[in-house]
Amino acid sequence: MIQVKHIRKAFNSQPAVQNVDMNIRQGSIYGLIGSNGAGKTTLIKMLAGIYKQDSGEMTMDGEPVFGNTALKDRIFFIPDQPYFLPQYTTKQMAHFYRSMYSRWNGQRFEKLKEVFEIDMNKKIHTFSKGVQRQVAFWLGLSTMPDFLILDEPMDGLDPVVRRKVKNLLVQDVAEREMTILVSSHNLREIEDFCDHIGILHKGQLLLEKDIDDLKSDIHKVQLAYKDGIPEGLTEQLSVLHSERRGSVQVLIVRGSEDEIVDLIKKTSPVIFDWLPLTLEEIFIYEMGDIGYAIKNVIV
Ligand SMILES: Nc1ncnc2c1ncn2[C@@H]1O[C@H](COP(=O)(O)OP(=O)(O)OP(=O)(O)O)[C@@H](O)[C@H]1O
Repeated sequence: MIQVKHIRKAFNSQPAVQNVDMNIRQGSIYGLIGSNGAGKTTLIKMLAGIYKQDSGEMTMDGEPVFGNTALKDRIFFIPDQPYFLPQYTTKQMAHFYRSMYSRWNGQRFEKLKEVFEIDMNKKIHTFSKGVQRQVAFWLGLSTMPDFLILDEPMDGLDPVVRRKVKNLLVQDVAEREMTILVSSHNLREIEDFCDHIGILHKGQLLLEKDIDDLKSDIHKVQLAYKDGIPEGLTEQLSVLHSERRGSVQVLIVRGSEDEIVDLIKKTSPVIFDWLPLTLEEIFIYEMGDIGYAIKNVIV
């Protein structure tokens, strides 16, 4: 469990992160979304034990993070630009991590070699950015972390590798309840594998949501009637947004799926379709005015 209470960090008296509270359950994948300069890296570096907060509390399984060597053994951090010792090969880095992390798992390292198909005897700096990032995942997952902290992890990875990496991460979460905090400036990039999303804007957490709750409570339907939409229907439904597309009315509606279906079916529409709703749309409609204001943050 990761708990963050009223965290603040400023640089030259300018707050980069302020009043942030977060609760991340064990075995959860938490996506931290924010535009450039929102404070994601600053927050993440505090969680990785690199920066000390100016005020507030930050704990993992009840233990304070900063300066906690025992806890560091259970955390692996992949920054936006992964760091490797100069001139080192993957094999040499593996030796280095084996001496640093008490839970280093040589068998896992060997197994992941088949997944990544990277020559472990080549110097890492000679690899492309995307391959270097894969090396970071390979090494990181071999340390068997309880907490994996990722800053913009999908940058530079092609779609096939992204899928591969996401599968590996989800597998560790399912099998050993690893907790992941992942930052991105792009909601779409990480929405398919996160279970919670937090939106950071100008150093503050605007909202924190459980994705399943969000998806079960907000829906998109398209309807058409012979003689136009029946009077009173939109008042009975909790409509967040309504738009006409030719003869069809598209509604974004809040509420339980069963109740919405019952209500609409009673009005005998000639067209009634349930449309997929992206997380981006949910955030925009759910948050109303704020949603529109921060549209550029979440697309
Ligand atoms: N070492 C530093 N010294 C001074 N200011 C800093 C430092 N690190 C970050 N900042 C400032 O703190 C604010 C938040 O930056 P941060 O890097 O945490 O944002 P971010 O959300 O990770 O952005 P990006 O998506 O561009 O990486 C910015 O205004 C930035 O200029």
